Amino acid sequence: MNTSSPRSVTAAGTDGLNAIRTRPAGAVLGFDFDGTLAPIVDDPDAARAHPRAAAALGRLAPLVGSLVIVTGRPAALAVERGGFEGIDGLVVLGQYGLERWESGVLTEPEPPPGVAEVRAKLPGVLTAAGAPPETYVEDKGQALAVHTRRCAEPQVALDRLRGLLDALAERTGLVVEPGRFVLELRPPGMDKGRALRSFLADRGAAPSAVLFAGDDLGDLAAFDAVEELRAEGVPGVKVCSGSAEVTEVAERADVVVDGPEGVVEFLDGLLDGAS
Ligand SMILES: O=P(O)(O)OC[C@H]1O[C@H](O[C@H]2O[C@H](CO)[C@@H](O)[C@H](O)[C@H]2O)[C@H](O)[C@@H](O)[C@@H]1O
Repeated sequence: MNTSSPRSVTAAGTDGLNAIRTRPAGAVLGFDFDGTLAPIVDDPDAARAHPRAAAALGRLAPLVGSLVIVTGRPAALAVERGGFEGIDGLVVLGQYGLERWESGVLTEPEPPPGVAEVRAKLPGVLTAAGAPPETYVEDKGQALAVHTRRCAEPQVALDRLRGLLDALAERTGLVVEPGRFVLELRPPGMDKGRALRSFLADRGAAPSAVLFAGDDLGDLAAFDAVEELRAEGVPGVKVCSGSAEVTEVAERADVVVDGPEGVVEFLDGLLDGAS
């Protein structure tokens, strides 16, 4: 286990890390799943958390105020694929915050009718767009994600789909959420920033500090929330699980680590020297 203390690259991030270390019991630590706690793999169904992620979170759970995972995945799936069932007090906000999992209990809304409409129309739209046969549709119940990672030219395939998927989303009252070789059609009105703010509001007491770690464009809304909290006087840290695929998240982060392996090492060292 690497237990070296993480170093922030920004002054605000250093303040946030110091606040977490001096008052861990009031701190809220938030995490994305794919690309942050789970290494990226070609097949979305084969994704599993880093082998040391659950243990790292489990060690932090009794020491911090709250641990929350905010993911585009269905919440129960992230719990299962992460091996997170036994982590005391963990809350998982799935489908960008539409679902909440806590202590084995899942709360989720009915999907809006547009989701069923997209489910029915998507095969025809993909054919019309000339999508390569390796294009993969992940049906998440509340949303449908179109993946091109397994195509010979994933970015070209994604770009070819964008216009028709934008139009389909508009016709069905959904929005397009872009990610790492994926375009997801999902209900509007929620994002990871709103999910994090709503989690904090439900929790009641203001946190002593907040941290969010992510790797993809959908995580920038949670970074926005950390920045808003800072402006309100709550110390905060934005951690990027760095990759060559997405540069925008590193540009906005206080701390950049090397993918899920770096995230786990960061977590193992997070409270070193805590008072
Ligand atoms: O919010 P997250 O937890 O990061 O979830 C975002 C999307 O992640 C998944 O797709 C990504 O990971 C796959 C497995 O490593 C990879 O094959 C794919 O290319 C990535 O985009 C997931 O399948 C989506 O449902 C999530 O919305």
